[in-house]
Amino acid sequence: MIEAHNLHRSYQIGKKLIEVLHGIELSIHKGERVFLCGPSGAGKTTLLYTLAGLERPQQGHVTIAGTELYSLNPKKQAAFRNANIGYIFQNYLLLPELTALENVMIPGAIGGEDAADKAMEALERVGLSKRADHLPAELSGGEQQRVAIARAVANRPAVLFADEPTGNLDSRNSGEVMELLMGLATESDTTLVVVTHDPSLADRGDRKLVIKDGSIEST
Ligand SMILES: Nc1ncnc2c1ncn2[C@@H]1O[C@H](COP(=O)(O)OP(=O)(O)OP(=O)(O)O)[C@@H](O)[C@H]1O
Repeated sequence: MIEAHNLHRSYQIGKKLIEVLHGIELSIHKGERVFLCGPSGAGKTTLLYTLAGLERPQQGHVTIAGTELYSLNPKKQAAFRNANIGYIFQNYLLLPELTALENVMIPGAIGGEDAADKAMEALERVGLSKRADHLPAELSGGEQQRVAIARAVANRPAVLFADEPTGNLDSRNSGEVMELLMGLATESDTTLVVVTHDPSLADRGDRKLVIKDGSIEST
């Protein structure tokens, strides 16, 4: 489902070029639930963003469901991401002036069909249909992340990428959110790639990749 070949990503800081990813090779099959872990600064988020179509590598290719992401023009790439990929971030990234339902409707509204029905169904899947009219500020952190998960799954994407999805949550909420995410992925055979620094969460996946100094050190 996801193929990455020879990924190189570096950042220019002043006069210095810092190479963060050193030629990553990776293959993730459909429905696989993969955790990326490793020390701070190892390149986990950079790898996730590069695999997810959010950060173009200087070298290499990423193919998702047979489509080479970075060969698409920006408009086609955005449409491909909206239809095929869901994103979950540590800080939820909900729009504060929109209700839970309206936030979840965004990907469907961009796709142009049945946004409200799909959004309500997604809120039901995360157990929050009763909170549909609440603003993010009226929800707990765990609930906000569940709304963000509903938004990510509303279009039934083939792939979900999550960057430290439990990073702002206490251990009880972390466990619940991770269970929910894994359950949703399993239920619809969605490929799941999650960055976490929490080893107890990372062990719950099908595969754990340890990233160190921009390379995959072990699996
Ligand atoms: N936009 C950027 N500009 C410059 N350097 C960056 C940028 N993004 C990341 N880096 C650098 O790349 C390296 C890897 O960062 P990355 O966020 O991928 O690590 P990480 O493993 O996710 O770390 P953490 O667990 O602390 O979030 C770091 O040294 C970081 O400073």
